[in-house]
Amino acid sequence: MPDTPTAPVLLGNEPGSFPHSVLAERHPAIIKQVREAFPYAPEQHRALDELLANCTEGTIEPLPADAHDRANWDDWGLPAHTGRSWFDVPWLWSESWFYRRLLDAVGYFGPGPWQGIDPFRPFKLAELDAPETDEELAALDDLARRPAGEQAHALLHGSLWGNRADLGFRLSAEGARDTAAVPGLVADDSDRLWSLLGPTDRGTGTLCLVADNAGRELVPDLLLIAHLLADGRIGGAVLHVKPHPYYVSDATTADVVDALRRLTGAGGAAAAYGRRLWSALSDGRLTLRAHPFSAAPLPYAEMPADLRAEFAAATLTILKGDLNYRRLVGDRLWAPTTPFADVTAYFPGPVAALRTLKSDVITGLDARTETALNAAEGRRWRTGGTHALIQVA
Ligand SMILES: O=P(O)(O)OC[C@@]1(O)O[C@H](CO)[C@@H](O)[C@@H]1O
Repeated sequence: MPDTPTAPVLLGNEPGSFPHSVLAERHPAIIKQVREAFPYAPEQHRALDELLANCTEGTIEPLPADAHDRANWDDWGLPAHTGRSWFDVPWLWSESWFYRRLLDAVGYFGPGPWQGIDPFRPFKLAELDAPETDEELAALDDLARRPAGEQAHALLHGSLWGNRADLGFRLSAEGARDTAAVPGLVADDSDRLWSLLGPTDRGTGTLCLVADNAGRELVPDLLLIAHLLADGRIGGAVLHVKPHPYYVSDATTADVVDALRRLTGAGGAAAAYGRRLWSALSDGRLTLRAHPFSAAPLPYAEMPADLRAEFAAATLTILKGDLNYRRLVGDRLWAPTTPFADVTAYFPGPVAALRTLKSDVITGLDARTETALNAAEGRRWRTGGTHALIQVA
């Protein structure tokens, strides 16, 4: 981005700011929630106590020499951040570090009896089992009778607004939905998105969808993929999930399986979608990827060569959600009118962001939209989860 002036990287050290509240309040609340959700042993409680003290008052500590992911974290900047307060390093980095440390504290990485036990699973399952999910799945019966174009539009918007279903976010934004000013899209490049996906019946390209949350976001993401495959707009899809539990509700392979079972068990059109997705996975038209970089504390500009090659080969990469957006544009406090195309110029292929706005980071707004949002809501539109965007470059 040679002509784009740079912007400050977000840190968590400004009391009263959104990043500060995540480190000072949301992370302790997540520790409490996880602690209460499982009958953890005394050593796990002790490790959670230590994490609570460390993440709020301590400094970043090195990983043990034999940690399974030490090499990755060394590459991702751990040596440079060691000894510094969690509040003084890039916010994006501190947040990822928090989830890495939390999984360690509950024994997720093992060895031991708690190895592989997702500390967020009870919350994810509760959401998948919620009556709202039943309603959303039942609505698919009606949708199946609509013209394909209408179905495509509805499924794209389902996937977009599904991004509100973020369990970590709800911890600190309860009620945001009720107090919202008019919800709406602040940028809408959906025509470009459809044109990149190509005409129906002739698509041979591959869509990469970089998933965000499990449950009520992942279900509509899967429905969108199923629709695009069935409609012949794409020949194949790669669904990128997280290699381990992350940001409370981020989707892992286990969550994909839970979502598919939920669909196939629902009956009606939902079950038909579920069966189609199941066979697409079985015959290779839909592939799952759980790349370590998907849970890295760095912007996508620093992605490794294998991931870069994968995105370069895709017809389109759709990045879902707020965190992926932050990583895509660099987690910087850009002027909101900074062109999206400029800050994503490094991306190796066509890229689309589908995101509800849940952090201060924003690019690609026109000046009138920014002024209107500020006048109506102050800064709340940036973090309240009540607005969304579809941006394509
Ligand atoms: O990526 P998602 O699920 O849409 O949102 C992640 C999120 O809840 O976490 C961060 C704060 O912890 C914010 O960027 C955002 O609000």
